Amino acid sequence: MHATVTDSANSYSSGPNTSVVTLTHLCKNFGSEIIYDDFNFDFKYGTFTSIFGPNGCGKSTLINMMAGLTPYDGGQILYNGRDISKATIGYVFQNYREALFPWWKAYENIEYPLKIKGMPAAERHQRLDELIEQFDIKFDLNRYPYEFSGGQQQLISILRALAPNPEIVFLDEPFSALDYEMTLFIRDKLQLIFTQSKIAMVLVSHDLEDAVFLAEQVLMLSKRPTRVVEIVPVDLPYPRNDRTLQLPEFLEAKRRSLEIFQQEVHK
Ligand SMILES: Nc1ncnc2c1ncn2[C@@H]1O[C@H](COP(=O)(O)OP(=O)(O)OP(=O)(O)O)[C@@H](O)[C@H]1O
Repeated sequence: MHATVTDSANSYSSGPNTSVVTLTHLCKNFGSEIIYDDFNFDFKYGTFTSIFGPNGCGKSTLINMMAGLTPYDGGQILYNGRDISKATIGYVFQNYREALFPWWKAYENIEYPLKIKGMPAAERHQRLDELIEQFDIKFDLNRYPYEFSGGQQQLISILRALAPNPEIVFLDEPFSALDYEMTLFIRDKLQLIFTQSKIAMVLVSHDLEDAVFLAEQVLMLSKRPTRVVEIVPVDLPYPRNDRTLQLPEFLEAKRRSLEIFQQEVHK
């Protein structure tokens, strides 16, 4: 799908081979610790990428720099040639309990990014209705976060990330605070969201099975200073299900990712 999007700031075109985020000569240190030194990568529109690598290699730091949450020390991050201030991004945090505003009802949380953009109430409600229909939300959003299950709360934070029609959504360990049943529920919803909206998604997960199951490519990172060791393709159609876990393409992508991971960890 090719589209030209016009927002208030400028316009850009999106297509399967267009870069949504380009990282060039990126450098990041924490004190004397070099995390990234001349890191380069291109994330394309409509692609689901998982990031996997050794503990502490800088996976969260990478998406936080892309999302503008963590400053970087050198290089450049551009959104389709534009500065981040001109881009629309979504971010789903690991800990949904801390990420949602507890004093606001679920629908108010979801509408929040639209409210800070200055969107009138009638349009916000219309966008909310669209999201409810698109993702087949069966529960009543006119309740407070604590009244929902963990999986439902994480889904609410995903809907909040999607509300402003982002070009890219970053997901930092979205399953780690969920039990297995809720993880499966959110995994299915993420696939639905990805296939319906075809925006770029970037997932950081410690679980290799989740990382491979959801992604079209796994970005395998090295130990620090961190570089891309390999991009492992996961050439399988969506929606993926239990049977996917037994397919040769899935098993091969998982095997190769694990092999690279072990090589890196034991270096
Ligand atoms: N705000 C910070 N101040 C100082 N050091 C930091 C900060 N944030 C991260 N670090 C350090 O930078 C390195 C990379 O951290 P980061 O959380 O990005 O790695 P990660 O690959 O996501 O880690 P993990 O696999 O453990 O989740 C770690 O050594 C971490 O301790």
